[in-house]
Amino acid sequence: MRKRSVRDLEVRGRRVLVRADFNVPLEGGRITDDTRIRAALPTVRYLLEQGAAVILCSHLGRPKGKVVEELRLAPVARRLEELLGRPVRALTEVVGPEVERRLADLEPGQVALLENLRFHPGETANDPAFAEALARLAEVYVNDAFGAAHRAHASVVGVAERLPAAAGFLLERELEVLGSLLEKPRRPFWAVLGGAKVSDKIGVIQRLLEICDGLAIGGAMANTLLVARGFAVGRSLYEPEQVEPARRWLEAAGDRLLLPADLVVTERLEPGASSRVVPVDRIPAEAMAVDVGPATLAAWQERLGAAGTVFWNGPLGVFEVEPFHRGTFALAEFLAGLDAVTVVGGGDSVAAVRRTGVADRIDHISTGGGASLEFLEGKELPGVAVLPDAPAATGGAGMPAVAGGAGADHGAAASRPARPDPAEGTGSGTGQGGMGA
Ligand SMILES: Nc1ncnc2c1ncn2[C@@H]1O[C@H](COP(=O)(O)OP(=O)(O)OP(=O)(O)O)[C@@H](O)[C@H]1O
Ligand SMILES: O=C(O)[C@H](O)COP(=O)(O)O
Ligand SMILES: [Mg+2]
Repeated sequence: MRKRSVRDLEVRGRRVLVRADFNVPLEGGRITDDTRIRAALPTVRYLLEQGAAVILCSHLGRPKGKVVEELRLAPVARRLEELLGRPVRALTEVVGPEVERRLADLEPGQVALLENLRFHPGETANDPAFAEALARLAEVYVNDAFGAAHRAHASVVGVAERLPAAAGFLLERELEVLGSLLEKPRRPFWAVLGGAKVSDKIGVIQRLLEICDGLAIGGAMANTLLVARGFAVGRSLYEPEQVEPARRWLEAAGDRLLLPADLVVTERLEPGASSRVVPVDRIPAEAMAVDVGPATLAAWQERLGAAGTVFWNGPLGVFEVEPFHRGTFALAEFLAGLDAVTVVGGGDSVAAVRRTGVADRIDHISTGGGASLEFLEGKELPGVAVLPDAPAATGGAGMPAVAGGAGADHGAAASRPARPDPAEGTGSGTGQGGMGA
């Protein structure tokens, strides 16, 4: 069943809270990849054209409920201004009287951006009071944050329960494209997993081994599995708490699970630091593994060469620091040249693919990392589940909105009786689809 679309909402003259995923890679306060910002533009532009006042919100990094200066959204606001060609009112708080005062005169056609949602502890806790405070800022809610749709957080789930809610164009398109590419994948179907969010994502391995014909693992994720296999990894990043669970199912995986055979190790994680390649059983105690080695890449390329579909999330090394980008870049180039359906998802993974200059030869660049993995697992994403279904009369295909109503809004009207449901308006025409990037 399709979800209610932003096209099904009457937004003219209304304040629309748009949850985006502006969790972009930053280096020294500079945005190194703006894919996730560009990807939200179609929805923002559409809402502005329709005469809405747009209040954007997002998380950035994991500040754990406190203000972290380096994780303010100001650089995102500046980039949005450049891309939209109009001012963006950047707020320095998330909710509260000062925010309400600064938004009081936001006119249709104007854009504001709230401060990093995760500066407030209520965001990740999906605290009802925080969700209510966010909901108070707008009359309508649009979720366009596919990358955060797997998080049952206040701005993803809580607000959707309190305001008339719909999916933005990016969210719609991600579900459609990932659905068609990954639900009946061309086989053999391979997944490549890496990155640093080990405890978040290690649980997916077991399920991926059921879904896929093969799974290759690099990055810090591999370090954890290498420890489970009995190797010492020196000062490498890994998750001690995940070693025991990994041990239990690792053996059963057999040769469908590929781990690195060799690794690039260094003693200092700095640009140009001296490094060398060692077999996995020779990681020096004082060194850390920061990339996969050439023997690993050669072995993986041989196995993945016959793949019909490859899904990749998570860099194979610390690609932000040269020369530890080599494994990640080599994989990106290999996938680009492969005669297979290729999907790359994740903030850092996509940044890496763009840096190699091969993004246009990847079939789908997804804004979701953890989100696309959970989608692939077959899990229902909380941010999608909470959205009302498309009005039956239109099938969500961009026709005038006639349905919706209090029931479809999970009691929103009941808790906010003074507000009409904009979804019951006269409709909003066709609009545009697709990702901006
Ligand atoms: N061996 C390693 N040791 C330490 N960090 C690593 C290693 N390999 C990769 N990384 C780091 O992993 C990070 C990216 O991991 P992450 O899981 O966030 O991927 P992602 O593509 O951004 O997915 P998501 O969108 O879910 O965040 C990069 O910053 C990279 O430096
Ligand atoms: O980078 C991502 O995958 C999303 O922005 C979600 O971030 P999170 O893993 O910190 O919730
Ligand atoms: Mg990331």
